[in-house]
Amino acid sequence: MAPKIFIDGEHGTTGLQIVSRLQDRSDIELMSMPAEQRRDQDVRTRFLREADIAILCLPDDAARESVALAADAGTRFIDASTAHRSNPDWAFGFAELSPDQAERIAAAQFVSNPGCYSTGAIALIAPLVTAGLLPTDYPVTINAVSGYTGGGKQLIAQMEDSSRDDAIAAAHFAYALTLAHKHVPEIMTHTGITRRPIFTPAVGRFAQGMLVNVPLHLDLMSGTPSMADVHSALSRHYGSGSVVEVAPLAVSASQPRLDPEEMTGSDRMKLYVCGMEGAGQVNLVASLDNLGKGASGAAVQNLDLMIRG
Ligand SMILES: NC(=O)C1=CN([C@@H]2O[C@H](COP(=O)(O)OP(=O)(O)OC[C@H]3O[C@@H](n4cnc5c(N)ncnc54)[C@H](OP(=O)(O)O)[C@@H]3O)[C@@H](O)[C@H]2O)C=CC1
Ligand SMILES: CC(=O)N[C@@H](CCC(=O)OP(=O)(O)O)C(=O)O
Repeated sequence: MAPKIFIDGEHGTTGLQIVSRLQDRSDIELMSMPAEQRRDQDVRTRFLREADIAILCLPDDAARESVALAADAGTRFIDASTAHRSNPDWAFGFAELSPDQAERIAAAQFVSNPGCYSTGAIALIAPLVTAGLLPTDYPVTINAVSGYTGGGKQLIAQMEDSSRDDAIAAAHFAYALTLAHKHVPEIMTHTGITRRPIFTPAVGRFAQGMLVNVPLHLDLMSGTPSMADVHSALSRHYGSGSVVEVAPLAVSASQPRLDPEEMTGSDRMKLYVCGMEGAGQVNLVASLDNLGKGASGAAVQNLDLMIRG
């Protein structure tokens, strides 16, 4: 029998994108709740308990509530929110993190989707820690720019509706200026770095796509690796055929600029190893769609692992 899938929050930004990826599939039964009932707890409870897998596209508190409403019914969960990303009882939904992560996701009742920025940062940092090249107390900095859909319905309205009192007119703005962004804990948990990274995100006036940038001093890394060593560690980790692709060094070297919309519409992620050989610095960049590999696309990849067991 086709597994029943319920998207709690199907009318929000992440939820709508998951619906568009699943609506024509015949191997699942997609349950759908009328929009006007989306906040009716009795109806949600019934849907959550009847589903084989519920995908939560809700704010953190509502996601916690959904789990409490149906975990005892055996419903399996994929949570797109931040609520469970550093919880050891939840499988972290980045299958490319380690060789056994896909199996862990496939077998889990509870799977937490990574944040969009975290997906890029963890993808660049974790393999270098695993390879012994990046000491866990390295003072990591992460700089990023995201499309504005990353902020959900609220930020979309602020960027697109200039008649609002809280409209944002800027073409590009920096935020999380206190350095207290909610993705920092999950980045530390899933890379193993012990010194809190400095994370400076920004938003641009484009809907989808993002660049996540981790610049490193090679002489502060273990054994002072070359750019080629860093590139090899990432390439070995992801191998060929992965949804995470490491651009060849020559391709990275030939980029005069990187466009944050490069991966818009894709559920894959591209990593670049830039810098100047001999200058002692490397500039790592992850390019992804915040709603693709950064959210909805990743949720569907996790769903497929869970369905296939
Ligand atoms: N946008 C992105 O790029 C990413 C988002 N995420 C995460 O995914 C989750 C959803 O985000 P996003 O889709 O952007 O947010 P949106 O604001 O676009 O959508 C959230 C949806 O949840 C519904 N909702 C809010 N509160 C409740 C509640 N108490 N009970 C039932 N439904 C509720 C909203 O309903 P209503 O329409 O009534 O407001 C809305 O449909 C968040 O946790 C976010 O952090 C993760 C990675 C990337
Ligand atoms: C541009 C923008 O506002 N982005 C969001 C993060 C989006 C994301 O990854 O989602 P989670 O909320 O699930 O972590 C922010 O910085 O809060």
